[in-house]
Amino acid sequence: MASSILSDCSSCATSRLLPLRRALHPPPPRFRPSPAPAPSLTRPLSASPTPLPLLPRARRMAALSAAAAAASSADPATALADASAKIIDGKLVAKQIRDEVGVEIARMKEATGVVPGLAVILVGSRKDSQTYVRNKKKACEAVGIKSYEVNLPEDCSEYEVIKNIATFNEDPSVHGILVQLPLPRHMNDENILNAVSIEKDVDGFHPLNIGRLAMQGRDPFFVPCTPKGCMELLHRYGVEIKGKRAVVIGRSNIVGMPAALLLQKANATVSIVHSQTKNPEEITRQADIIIAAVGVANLVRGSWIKPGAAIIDVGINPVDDPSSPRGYRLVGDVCYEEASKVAGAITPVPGGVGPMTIAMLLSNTLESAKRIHNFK
Ligand SMILES: NC(=O)C1=CN([C@@H]2O[C@H](COP(=O)(O)OP(=O)(O)OC[C@H]3O[C@@H](n4cnc5c(N)ncnc54)[C@H](OP(=O)(O)O)[C@@H]3O)[C@@H](O)[C@H]2O)C=CC1
Ligand SMILES: Nc1nc(=O)c2c([nH]1)NC[C@@H]1CN(c3ccc(C(=O)N[C@@H](CCC(=O)O)C(=O)O)cc3)C=[N+]21
Repeated sequence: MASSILSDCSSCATSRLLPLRRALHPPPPRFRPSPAPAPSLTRPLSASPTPLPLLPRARRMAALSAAAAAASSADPATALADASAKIIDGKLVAKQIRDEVGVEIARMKEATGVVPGLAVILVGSRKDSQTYVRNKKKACEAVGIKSYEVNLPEDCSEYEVIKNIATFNEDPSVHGILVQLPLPRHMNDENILNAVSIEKDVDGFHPLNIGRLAMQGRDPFFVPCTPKGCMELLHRYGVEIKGKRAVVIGRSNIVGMPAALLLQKANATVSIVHSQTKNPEEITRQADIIIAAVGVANLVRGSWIKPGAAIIDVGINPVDDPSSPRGYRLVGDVCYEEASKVAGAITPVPGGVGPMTIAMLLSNTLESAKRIHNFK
């Protein structure tokens, strides 16, 4: 049974990882009272330099109750709600955000005739990348974003990719450009990401966007989707950040590093744990907020967690599971079974950060179209 496998964090860790990716106890406390007992739609996407305008309250509430009703019937995250930690339901919040984005797109289209456009460039034929791209396309269609897709062969040249980026940079119907990562080994990521116009860099991976994120008093055009989604979950669940200790595990350009910068911008005191860190467990145990973005299944055990801490688990790790229809299932970087007994709040995998990444991509694409067309 899946749940009995789920409870064994030590055995389902690295030894049974599938090669889908590149490489790859304290007493249970109660979460401190939060100002927002349920995901709240009362505040804008604060991590964004130009926040997504909120819907009128009545429409927001209607969207929220529809999403809650849909989620409560079938969502596995909801079924796990009897664990002591509060479940941070990324699937539910992502649905709310997609609804908000959809309403805004309809308003923009009616007023200006413009619909936002997102171009996705996929190089090669990795199954996981193809799935992500397909899911992004579906999500775009559902909210009214026009999607453009280019598929290039694994052995194409860097020049070929850059040429396609240049075409989309010039195309006025395209407001966002995303180059699916990872790229084939023979390509230089930096050259390719540098070619995306920063005004259309909805992934937020251009060095100028990251640089602006790192600097005091500057704002990037776009905040990278996954870290932005993590912050949005903390905000919408009323997790206090200012003055708190945060630990980010992982320092990649696309997740760990920008997540640490965003937490620091929100006035947390931030430490970064990476593969060379000594005593990661001891450092992590000091954190009120943990963002884990490592790519090692179940690395963070219950003993790493300060009672009551809020945990955002970014990791998406396939582990062998013959009982699942796909032959594998996804687990996070945090041992959910153990962590949910110690933490105050935690995101599940799946159903946590993953859906938020896609929702933030849609939100960034809308934001871009609004900025380019000066639509408020
Ligand atoms: N939910 C979502 O939407 C997304 C999920 N992901 C998932 O998040 C995870 C991380 O992705 P990404 O940032 O791209 O991964 P990378 O492989 O680029 O980075 C991993 C980071 O983790 C660090 N690390 C590796 N092993 C350890 C260890 N044992 N202890 C401490 N730190 C360690 C590395 O340290 P060092 O720098 O020293 O090498 C590196 O900084 C993956 O599971 C990925 O699938 C990624 C993007 C989006
Ligand atoms: N240019 C670029 N931008 C990215 O944002 C980017 C990328 N490249 N390369 C790969 C990573 C990974 N990533 C995910 C997005 C959604 C889920 C997601 O929706 N996951 C579901 C599970 C999906 C399933 O069941 O397979 C969940 O966690 O609930 C996961 C991972 C974006 N990435």
